[in-house]
Amino acid sequence: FSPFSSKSNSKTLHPYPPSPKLRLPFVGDLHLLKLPLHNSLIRLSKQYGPLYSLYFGSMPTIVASTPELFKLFLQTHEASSFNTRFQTSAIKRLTYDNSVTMVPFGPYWKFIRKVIMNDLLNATTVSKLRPLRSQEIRKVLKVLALNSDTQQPLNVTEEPLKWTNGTISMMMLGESEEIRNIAREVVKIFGEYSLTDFIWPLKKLKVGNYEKRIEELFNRFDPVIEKVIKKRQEIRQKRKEKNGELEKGEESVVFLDTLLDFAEDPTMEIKITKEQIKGLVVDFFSAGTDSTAVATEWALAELINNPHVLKKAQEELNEVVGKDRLADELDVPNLPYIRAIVKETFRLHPPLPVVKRKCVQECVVDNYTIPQGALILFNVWSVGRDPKYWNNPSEFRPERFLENVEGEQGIDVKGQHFQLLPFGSGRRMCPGVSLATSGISTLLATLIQCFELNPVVQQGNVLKGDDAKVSMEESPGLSVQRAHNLMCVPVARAGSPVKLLSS
Ligand code: HEM
Repeated sequence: FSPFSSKSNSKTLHPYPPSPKLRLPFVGDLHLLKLPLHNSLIRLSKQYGPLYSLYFGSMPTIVASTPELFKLFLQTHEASSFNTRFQTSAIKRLTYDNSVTMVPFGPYWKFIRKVIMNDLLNATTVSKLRPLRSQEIRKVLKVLALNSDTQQPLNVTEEPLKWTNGTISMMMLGESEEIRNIAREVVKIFGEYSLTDFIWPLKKLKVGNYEKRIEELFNRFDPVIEKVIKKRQEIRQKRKEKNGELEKGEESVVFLDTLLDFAEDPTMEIKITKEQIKGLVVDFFSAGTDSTAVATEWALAELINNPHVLKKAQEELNEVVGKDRLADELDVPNLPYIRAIVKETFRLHPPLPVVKRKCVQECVVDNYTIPQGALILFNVWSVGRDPKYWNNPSEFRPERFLENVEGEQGIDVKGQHFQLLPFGSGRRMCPGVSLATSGISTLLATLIQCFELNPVVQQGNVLKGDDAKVSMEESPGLSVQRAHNLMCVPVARAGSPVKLLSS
């Protein structure tokens, strides 16, 4: 069993990063790891330093745990060596082998990334679809209002998930009914499968019948997305007959319209196929729904546990928006404290705690050889809580991003500040960063305006005042979700715009 068996020219000059001595056949170093993964990686970095190597089964794996290293991998050497990810077979099948998140750095990725940035998630298109997003936010508020009326406990964990699913669905396809449930199943199996895929030998054994389940899900998903596309084509046909006029009730052109236009356009540099369109639909669901929902739930939990932060947020909203209307996406630029709450949530609870890339060409980083084919893990979670980079890192203190005292002011999540990388960095950084951050800020702003959330413990008791604290335990999955459902009784705030929801 030879460690890092790639034929290296530079390894004589530059060793591989340090690694545990005892490596087991087949499992490699997997016996040293437990979920949540980021915690095990922190433990090992105390022993082997900020850059070390492991074997995940037979896959060489490099772990980086400082902002300086993140910069070397994702800025200095990204273009030559670290511009790709690993493809899992669930993602391969369910994205019709066309996942933008997983395809290698090549002509198709460049083309589809340009479509995403210039035609789908560009400011003008996203802004035109604002009414669709507002509608989805109102749906969440209405559920809370109903429970506030009846004083029944609500599983708040479910609401952000329904919201992100509905929002992505509406923006992408112009409808959400057909696809809603099946899209959630697809996102779920991606999460599950990546776990098995990670534990490399299990993949070979096809543990848990995954391949069969993926095929079964594919066979149910495909007719649904086909039907949605067909329906859209009919709408477009009618629109053409009316010289481009939108149907009554149609807010705007949705992403699927743009993609179908491109499919028919003979002048496009690459002719986008129906399979590629379907792949992109799945990509947006899988990349954009759970991550955004999980971050929103963490923010709500932090607000419950930090009433002084909630109070300041309420004051900001009173001052900027007032009580006579609901906050809107357009208010977000004027709500610095709410935006700081969102950043602080991403610092402590990045939904993807360990960002992954693949080394496509051997490279020397920080005087160590990184072999071709290695999986690279960036422990974003640990850097967000490292006292070397943050003052009082375990405190939830949004003010750190606003006050000019600690060198933390102005740090943002857009991939330029390597101590805060919830959306990654570089060429393959998340293209949904603005959509996600502004969406979370808007939903939080409206929820804070309208409701107080009183947590409910298992026995059904409602907690109030100083006792109103919720557990911040993390679930042992690959994405960092809260371990327990957030059960709360929402209470409508006196004089708040909650009254407008019935209109
Ligand atoms: C809180 C919400 C979100 C988080 C935390 C998040 C995080 C990430 C991260 C860490 C990456 C990998 C970046 C890297 O390798 O440097 C990524 C990639 C990606 N994300 Fe997001 N994301 C979120 C929301 C969204 C949304 C709303 C969309 C789309 C509507 C989206 C679409 C994508 C896509 C397409 C990629 C792959 C980009 C590529 O490979 O070129 N994400 N995201």
